[in-house]
Amino acid sequence: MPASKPVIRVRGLVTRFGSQTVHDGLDLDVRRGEVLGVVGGSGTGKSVLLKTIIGLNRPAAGRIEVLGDDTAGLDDAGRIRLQARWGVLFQDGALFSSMTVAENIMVPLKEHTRLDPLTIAEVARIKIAMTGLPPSAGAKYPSELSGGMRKRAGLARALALDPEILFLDEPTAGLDPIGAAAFDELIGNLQRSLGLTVFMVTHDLDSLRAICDRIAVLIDRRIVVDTLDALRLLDHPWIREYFQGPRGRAALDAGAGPSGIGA
Ligand SMILES: Nc1ncnc2c1ncn2[C@@H]1O[C@H](COP(=O)(O)OP(=O)(O)OP(=O)(O)O)[C@@H](O)[C@H]1O
Repeated sequence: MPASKPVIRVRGLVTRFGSQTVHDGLDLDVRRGEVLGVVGGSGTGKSVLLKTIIGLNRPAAGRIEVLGDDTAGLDDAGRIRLQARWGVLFQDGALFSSMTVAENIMVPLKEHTRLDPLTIAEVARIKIAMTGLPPSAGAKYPSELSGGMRKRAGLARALALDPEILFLDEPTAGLDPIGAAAFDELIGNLQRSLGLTVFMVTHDLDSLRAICDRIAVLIDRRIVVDTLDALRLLDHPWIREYFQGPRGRAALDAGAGPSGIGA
C-alpha cells in the first residue's frame, strides 16, 4: 500500500439508531503509524464509530475502507482475513471470564492460524511479557486480576495476531493516574516498536498529550481532526471548554506533545 494511502478511510458515514442520527456525513482518514485520539462529548458517537469501522455496527450510508478493503464489499472469508489484521481492546477488557489469561490470548490464535498448540502457548507467553504482565498472570482468571492487569491482558489478546491496527476504547478509564500513565507508556512503546496504527477513543487529556499524534473531535455529528496544538486554537464552544477549561489546561500545559509523526 502506498505510504500516502490512509489505513482507515471513512467517507460520508451516516449512522442512525431509530430517529437518532449519530453520524451525519462523517469523513476521517487515519494515517499509517499514527496514534489518533478520538474525543467528543458524552454520547457523540465515539464508541459507535469504532464499532462501525470494525463492522460491529452497520452504517445507514457511507463508505469505510480499512487497509485498502471496502468493508461493505467483503465476503465472510474476506472479513475474517481483515479482522485478523486488527486488534481491539474494549473498555472492560472483554475477556472470557471462564478462561485463564493465556487461554484468552490463545482464542484468536486458534481461530485464525494453524499454529500447533505448543507454538500457540509460546506466543501467548510472549504477548503476556510484551504487555508487562508477570508470567504467573497467564494461569490466572480475569476475576483474579486487578483492573490494570485485566486491561493489559485484554491488550495481550488484542496483539495476539500481530495486528497492523489497534483499536482502543477508553483504555485508561477506571485506572488510577499512575496506572493510566503506565498504560499510556505501554501503548506508546508498543506502537513505536511494532509500527502500529492506533485508533483510541478516550476522555483522558493526559493520554492525548502523552501519546496521540493527532486528535479527532466528534462535533455536530462529524469529525474535526488536527494536532493538539492546532485544535486548541479552534473557536468552537465544546473544544474551548474541553481544552481550555481548568482540567484541559492543567493536563495539556504539563508538557509538550508527542514526538510522533505530527500532522
Ligand atoms: N445499539 C444501540 N442502539 C441504540 N442506540 C445506540 C446504540 N449504541 C449507541 N447508541 C446511541 O448512540 C449514541 C452514541 O453512543 P456512543 O456509545 O458512541 O457514545 P460515546 O461518544 O462513546 O459516549 P461516551 O463518551 O459517553 O462513552 C448515544 O446516544 C447512544 O445512546
